Amino acid sequence: MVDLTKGQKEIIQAGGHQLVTGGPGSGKTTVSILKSAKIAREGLGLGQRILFLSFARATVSRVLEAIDEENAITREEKQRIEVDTYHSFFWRILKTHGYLVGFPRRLAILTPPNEVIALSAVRSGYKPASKLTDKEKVEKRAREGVERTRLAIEEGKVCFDLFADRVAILLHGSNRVRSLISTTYPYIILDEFQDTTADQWRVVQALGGSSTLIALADPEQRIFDFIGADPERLNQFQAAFAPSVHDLADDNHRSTGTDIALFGNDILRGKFRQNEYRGIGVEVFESNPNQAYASLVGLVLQARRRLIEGGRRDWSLAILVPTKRMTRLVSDVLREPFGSVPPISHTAAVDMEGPILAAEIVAFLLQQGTHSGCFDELIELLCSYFHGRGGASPTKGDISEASRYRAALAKWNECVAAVRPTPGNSVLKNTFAVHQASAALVMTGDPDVDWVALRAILDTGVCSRLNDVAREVRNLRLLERGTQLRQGLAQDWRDTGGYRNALTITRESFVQEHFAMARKPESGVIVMNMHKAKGKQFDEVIIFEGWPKRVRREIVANPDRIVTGNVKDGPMAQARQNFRVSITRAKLRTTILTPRDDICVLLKSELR
Ligand SMILES: Nc1ncnc2c1ncn2[C@@H]1O[C@H](COP(=O)(O)OP(=O)(O)OP(=O)(O)O)[C@@H](O)[C@H]1O
Repeated sequence: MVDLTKGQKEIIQAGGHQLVTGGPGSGKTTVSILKSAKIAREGLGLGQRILFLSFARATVSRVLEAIDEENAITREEKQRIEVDTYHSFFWRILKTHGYLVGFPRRLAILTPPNEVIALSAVRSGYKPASKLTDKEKVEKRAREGVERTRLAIEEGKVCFDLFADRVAILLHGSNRVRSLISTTYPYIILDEFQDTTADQWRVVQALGGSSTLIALADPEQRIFDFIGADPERLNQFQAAFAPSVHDLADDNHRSTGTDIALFGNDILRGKFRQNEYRGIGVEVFESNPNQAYASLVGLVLQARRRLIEGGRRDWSLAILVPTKRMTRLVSDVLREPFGSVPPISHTAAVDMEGPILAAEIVAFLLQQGTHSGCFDELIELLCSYFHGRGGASPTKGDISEASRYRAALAKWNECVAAVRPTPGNSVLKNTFAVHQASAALVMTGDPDVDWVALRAILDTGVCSRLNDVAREVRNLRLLERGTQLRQGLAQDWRDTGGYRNALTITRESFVQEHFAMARKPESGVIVMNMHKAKGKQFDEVIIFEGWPKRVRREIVANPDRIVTGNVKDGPMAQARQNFRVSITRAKLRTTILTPRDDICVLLKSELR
């Protein structure tokens, strides 16, 4: 067991609502776990549990692991601590009590990929978000809201966006449900409280009526302003619940023996107190793709060697980049051999819409259906993929691609019905050829082998859209040992002698996956957007940003930078907070890679 600091001990002793603040790695999570164990020992009645609410599944895994490793907590105590995401907790409430807010009795989750498909008709009527006026933005949001509500109330399909709002309405309106929850969970711990949205805050207000709340927060790690976090939240919590306030301040247990936390604070304040910081490296690269990626790959290999040689079990190395686009670019680079370097095995935290919809296509083809209308179904899935893969902002190109495919299918079917040859110049010609090839594949009954074989047909086939699908689907780690999908497909083979229900099984397994808790925290090399790193910790972190494009020495574009356009603009508080969160995820070392000819403005020595 760790030796708790004086501040941590006080938190364990205090009663009533609490607000625990402190910088990255100051031990907020740890102390809340130990406090939970104490409550489990002393303060709970029969059947009661402590609820620990977090934003992301990855944080949940980290907390579960921390609980698991805590020798000072007995097994019975551990069982009394329930760690969950806001999403999954809200869903449990809606499933049981959703009828109180007008939902039908049978509810299903509208997963993000299907939500974007459902909303694409509304969204396609608008220009890209950056070109909308404020009035248009409000109108678009309102129309999306109406459609979401309609889907929930009429079809029982509830998307995540509605969860918090409806649970808030439900809890404020029903004494009975509120007291049911508080009886089960007399203590609720709210992780990363600084990022609570307005709707989540309304839920918390209702729960705090009879449950004791312990909010953990670092106001300077607030990075979700763009989706509704509010700098006032901590004050609102104090005003509403008069909690005892405990500040663990700048204690740093994550990266002890380094200056990583200190450097993070200096980035925040814009003043460097030292010339060198232990555990921090700043490296520069030349502004062209070849040399930039060569520098990155070189650093990744060095870090990986350090970690392996350090003998760490389950070591982790995160490559954090400023944008989603760059997550993909870096992942593509690592996946291909780079010069004499073999591919670097890694996971990439890319947005899941595209890969999931791509997986649906692979699953559908695994079914090897031969019924009439089978090709139509494939094209419909492909159109869904076009509509959905761009997430909340489908591109015009993708939407018109879908219309083109649908129009081509109508022509195609006319010919088939009239027993005429199908048009030789149809966009569907190549898709049809690959469909035929996939139907001819001889399956083995081993889901891994068959999935990979089918993906290879798409990958090497003549249809460029299906080549794309094959590439996307690689971003999923679906068929790992013991996953629900793998088991489901194996069972299907046993039951039907084929994969007759592969599409349904795949869809269901995504919903399950979304709520699965038993996942290990990430290990190995992980590529992710800086925003996604919140609440996580890794052995080493490499932060890699984009570089300027120049024409005759003048910068004409400057994408994927830590600070947008790498332009100094006022105090840049949000950019500093984001950067600090990424820097302080490392236990041992953080290396920042920035272009030589346009160093990140937050690193400029003129700030000193
Ligand atoms: N008193 C302590 N002594 C030694 N190690 C500690 C102590 N408290 C926490 N730790 C360790 O320090 C690391 C960071 O702690 P923890 O995750 O609780 O910090 P946190 O404040 O929740 O961080 P963040 O806000 O960045 O997520 C963990 O590995 C934890 O085991």
